[in-house]
Amino acid sequence: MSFLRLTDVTKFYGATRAVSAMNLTVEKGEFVSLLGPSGCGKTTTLQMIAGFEAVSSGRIELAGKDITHAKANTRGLGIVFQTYALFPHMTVADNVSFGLEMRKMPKSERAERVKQALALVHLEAHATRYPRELSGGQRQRVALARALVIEPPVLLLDEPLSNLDAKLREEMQFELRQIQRKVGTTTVMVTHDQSEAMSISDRVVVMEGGCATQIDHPHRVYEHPSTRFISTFVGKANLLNGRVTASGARSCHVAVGALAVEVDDTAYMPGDAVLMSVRPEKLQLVEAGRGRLDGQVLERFFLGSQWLYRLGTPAGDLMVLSPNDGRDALDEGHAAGIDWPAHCTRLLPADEAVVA
Ligand SMILES: Nc1ncnc2c1ncn2[C@@H]1O[C@H](COP(=O)(O)OP(=O)(O)OP(=O)(O)O)[C@@H](O)[C@H]1O
Repeated sequence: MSFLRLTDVTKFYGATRAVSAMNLTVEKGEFVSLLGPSGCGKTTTLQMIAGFEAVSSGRIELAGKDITHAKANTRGLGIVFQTYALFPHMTVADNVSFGLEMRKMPKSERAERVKQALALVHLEAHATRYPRELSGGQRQRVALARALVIEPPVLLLDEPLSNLDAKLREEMQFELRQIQRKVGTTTVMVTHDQSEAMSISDRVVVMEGGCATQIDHPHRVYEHPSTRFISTFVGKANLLNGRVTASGARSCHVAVGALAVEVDDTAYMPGDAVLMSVRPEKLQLVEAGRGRLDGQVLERFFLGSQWLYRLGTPAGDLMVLSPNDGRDALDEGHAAGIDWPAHCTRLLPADEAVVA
């Protein structure tokens, strides 16, 4: 039985439908991220789980109990927001202890629990400092300790790392995941950062316009995006317009201009218009005449560990990510062949509305 369950959860703000019939189950100990662009309903979903926003319709269950209309303070969930929201006049230890005091825990027990929580986020040495004496990353770790110290059944994180600079953010992603694994707290995190969602989560919920359009493991979302939007929001994709020319029991044939490609997909019929999608890192540059397509380097960008090329081809422009193997890159104007493994081609319906 799932630990947290949302069934047809919908939220209207006046006439605006912020969340539309959201169905989600989260297992005990799982780390699930709500990922999507600004305004897609991520925070509203989290606020409804927290009990800060009332649901317009639908049902929320926690450990088999209906909590749809339960007050926020009776749900006992741990919450960490983008802004640390620490009490500035309290020390780190007092900030972490606050929730335990509210729960009337005896002082001796409280001290031990605070010590453990601070050890978890590696801040034992900073217990007597004030928030202003900490870095952004340290403050966010205090906020995390404060949420975890009450041993909540579910930890809710709303963009917890977005105030941090890129390097610290990356470090904290790793740390957050380690801490969550260690404690085993069921966690739901909101983020608009696809790499953050992919690197931390067991499963990702991709949201578009209030709807959950794909719920799956990060690798699956990346390799098998269910919509055109997801294929470009989660990673980069080359999208080429094509038409199915034949379909069989295991694969179909697609024509993209003069290019004919066999794709392991049986969802389409001959005549269907499709978008053929291939990730830039799946494309390889080979000698002209030896690939599926020939093209010419139009632009190249040095990314450190990789080169990003834009090639003009008869089927359209293609982005190619090549590992930087230390040799010179191809010059602009250079003719090259482009190849990719058959299993890396994906098809999406061509007539699907583009979600910005
Ligand atoms: N209190 C509110 N009153 C009216 N409309 C709201 C309210 N809160 C959110 N909305 C609207 O609901 C929709 C979803 O908002 P929500 O904050 O859940 O999106 P989000 O995906 O979390 O976006 P962001 O990443 O920008 O925080 C938006 O259209 C937003 O304008």
